[in-house]
Amino acid sequence: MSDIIDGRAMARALSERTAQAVAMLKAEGIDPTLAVVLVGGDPASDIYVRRKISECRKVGMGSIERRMAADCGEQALLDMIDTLNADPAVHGILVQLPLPPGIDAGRVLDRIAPAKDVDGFHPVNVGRLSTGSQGLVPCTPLGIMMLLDSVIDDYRGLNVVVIGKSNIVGKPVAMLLLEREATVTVTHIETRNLPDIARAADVIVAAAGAPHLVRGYWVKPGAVIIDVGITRVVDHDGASRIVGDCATHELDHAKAVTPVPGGVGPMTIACLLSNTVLAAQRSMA
Ligand SMILES: Nc1nc(=O)c2c([nH]1)NC[C@@H]1CN(c3ccc(C(=O)N[C@@H](CCC(=O)O)C(=O)O)cc3)C=[N+]21
Ligand SMILES: [Mg+2]
Repeated sequence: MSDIIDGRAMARALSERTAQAVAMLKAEGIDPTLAVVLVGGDPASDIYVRRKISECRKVGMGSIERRMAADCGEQALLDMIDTLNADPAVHGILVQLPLPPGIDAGRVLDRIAPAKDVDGFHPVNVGRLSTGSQGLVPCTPLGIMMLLDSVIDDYRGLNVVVIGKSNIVGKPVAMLLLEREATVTVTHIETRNLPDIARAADVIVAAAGAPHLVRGYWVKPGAVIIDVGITRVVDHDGASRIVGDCATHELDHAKAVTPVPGGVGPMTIACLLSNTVLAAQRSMA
């Protein structure tokens, strides 16, 4: 039976450390604050944004919610970001993705001050990550590394297969793993013989957004599996649930797996809070 890596427990532990750091900053007169910007009324985004705000509250962190209509126009959004950039009471800024059609996400993310870019999506932070220098690291990849660190102490020479080449997960997690001197293979929709490539992996990070893509026969005995997928499906009885990218019930021969829900997702939010504390700490220096 493989170990289940408990993302909820690890996120709770991280958030306790964040709460302590928040208290210390407050004692020094800084009230760490996250601004969350939501454009349009996508119900899934709405739920995520609420969850982020409520997690801020739990660690004693301030939050500002800015909602804009889907048709607000790109310029209004850029102006809003300029205001948040200039506000010394705001330490972190997150613009919830996806943005409605007609708004260029690249231009919006470019506008966020790199020091407040707690998602780590600004080109300056992407560049810093790829050169191994101090920036803000995207939350999901950061959370994945913490989950992996609970079962792996030396990455040197390990074969890691990352499934999915997104800017949000695949590419940045590959950078973090390279920094630890793993041998990293990033695969994508055009990759040939993916099951064979996966079978050579000591670690698989599945971030394709394809339910149950990774089957038991893709996985070598003793491999560690990180499941980043969160696809919402509706059951026969009409109930909605989320499923990951891995056929977890076929992975008893793995060393350890992350569950969905309760794995990577909670760590993503906990890392958002810890990034905001980091941004606030650096703003003092
Ligand atoms: N600018 C931006 N930054 C993001 O980090 C960002 C974003 N936009 N847009 C959407 C995605 C998605 N994302 C998740 C975060 C937490 C869970 C999470 O906590 N999931 C729980 C519960 C999931 C559920 O039940 O719906 C779990 O996996 O256990 C999921 C997904 C952050 N994203
Ligand atoms: Mg989210």
